[in-house]
Amino acid sequence: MRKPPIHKSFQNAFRGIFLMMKYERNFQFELLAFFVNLFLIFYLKLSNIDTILILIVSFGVLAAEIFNTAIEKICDIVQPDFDIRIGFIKDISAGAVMLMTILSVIVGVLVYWKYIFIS
Ligand SMILES: Nc1ncnc2c1ncn2[C@@H]1O[C@H](COP(=O)(O)OP(=O)(O)OP(=O)(O)O)[C@@H](O)[C@H]1O
Repeated sequence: MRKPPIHKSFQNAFRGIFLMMKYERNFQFELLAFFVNLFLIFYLKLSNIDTILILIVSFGVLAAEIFNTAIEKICDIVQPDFDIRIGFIKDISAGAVMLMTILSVIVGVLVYWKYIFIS
């Protein structure tokens, strides 16, 4: 199959993000958290290194959610009926999102703590 032109690949990728925003509730919440973080970055005037830390974990959660959703969608196509193996795959996939979320909360508390309570 011929490779699509580069602008078409970008278009497809942004369409994927748009679909997540439109249909996936968890992603919508995580996106909201991302915008709250963006606001706090400017409002609290975070240093470059703290901004980078917050952006890494925020994008990490969003990317993990996209992979988790992709795995869930594949599972639903491969096996629409109840199957204990599908339950296992979906649970460990959700576990990856949970790990990233825990990391983002830890980083968020450690970073924002300094700006709110110390300086
Ligand atoms: N076909 C299946 N067979 C067995 N268990 C399943 C199946 N589909 C879903 N489950 C169980 O239900 C849970 C939720 O699955 P579902 O596909 O509804 O994801 P979801 O509610 O969109 O999850 P998330 O909040 O992680 O996006 C899974 O983690 C799994 O434990």
